[in-house]
Amino acid sequence: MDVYKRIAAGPMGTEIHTIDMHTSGEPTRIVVSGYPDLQGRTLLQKRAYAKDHLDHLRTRGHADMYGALLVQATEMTEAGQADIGVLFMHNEGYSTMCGHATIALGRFLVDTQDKLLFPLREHLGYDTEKHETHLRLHAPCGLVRVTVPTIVQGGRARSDESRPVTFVSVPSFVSARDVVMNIPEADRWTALRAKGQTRVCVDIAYGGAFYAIVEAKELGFEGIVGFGYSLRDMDEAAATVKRFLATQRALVRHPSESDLEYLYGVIITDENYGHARESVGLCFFADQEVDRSPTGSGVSARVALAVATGRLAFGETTVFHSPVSAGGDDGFTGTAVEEVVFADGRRGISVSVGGRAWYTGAHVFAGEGGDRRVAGFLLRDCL
Ligand SMILES: O=C(O)[C@H]1NCC[C@@H]1O
Repeated sequence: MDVYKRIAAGPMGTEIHTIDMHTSGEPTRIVVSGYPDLQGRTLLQKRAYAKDHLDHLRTRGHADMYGALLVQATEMTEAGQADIGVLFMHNEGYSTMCGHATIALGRFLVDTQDKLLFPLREHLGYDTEKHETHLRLHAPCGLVRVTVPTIVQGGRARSDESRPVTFVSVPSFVSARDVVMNIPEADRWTALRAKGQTRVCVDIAYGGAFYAIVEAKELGFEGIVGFGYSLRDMDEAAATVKRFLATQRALVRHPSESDLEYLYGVIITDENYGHARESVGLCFFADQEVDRSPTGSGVSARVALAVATGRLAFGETTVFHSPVSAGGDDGFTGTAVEEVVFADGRRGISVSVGGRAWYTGAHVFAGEGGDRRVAGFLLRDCL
């Protein structure tokens, strides 16, 4: 303890305090204090500032970490439309939406609403009949409505970990159907070559971020869980698909915001997993980070795709698993709740996503001026 006090009191610059949680196995490191102010008026401007001026702090996380940075003042909180803003961080940069972190943040914000260093814009709405708190989160993709099961004891509210947190993000939509890629021989991965396949067909859908969604069989795999493939096998396939699609901007058109137009991840799916309303997926996002959770924003996108292809009706719920949650009770639920029409005439779908998150710890980050590794480092496959 003495050592801890000495370090914490030492010449380390500002400490950064975080609370760590996981959602179906995927971590969220929530920054509680110590981050410098983000300049800019809008959330997207603040995101650009973090990228341009504070990226050395993001890189102190590791390649499989996921961060959430709370932002008190955004154009939506100022207008009274949101209670708080958030930026999401991963191994490559700053994403536009994150479902697993939203689920974790729902619990965290209810539990700390009276203890945060800055006040939430509005008092969170508490439904006394349903015992749940309603929270409006301003994410880079837009407004995300979060419902957090809540217990009130002795006048204090705390999140009820025994019930799932749900959220409805910005409307999801299918951006491109049946995109066929001919894979040149030199780029074919082991499973595709083994099956003698040369073409791959993918769909692209948006759930706050754009995902290529592709059935495991299209990539030469029998399925995802229980077939003996390694993550490396699937990573090779997903990375190739992403590389091929990355240049095709026309496939990722957002109705109003060009800043959101990029392919964030590739989700390999097995729709034959489990019972009729259950499936498993493996998401590679950002710089081939693997999502251990069933990917909340991916679930939003997949529900829009399932409705578009007639596999799912409004109001029907599917349980989406990751390889970590498969066989367990912590898959995410996804339900199409409403159809919306965008300004450009395209149709979108509001999707309710549910899942559970847990606290795992707290961290204090410090750094010494003379340490040339203070901004972290990334060791990948090049030595
Ligand atoms: O749940 C999600 O939406 C996120 N999980 C990691 C990748 C996505 O941002």
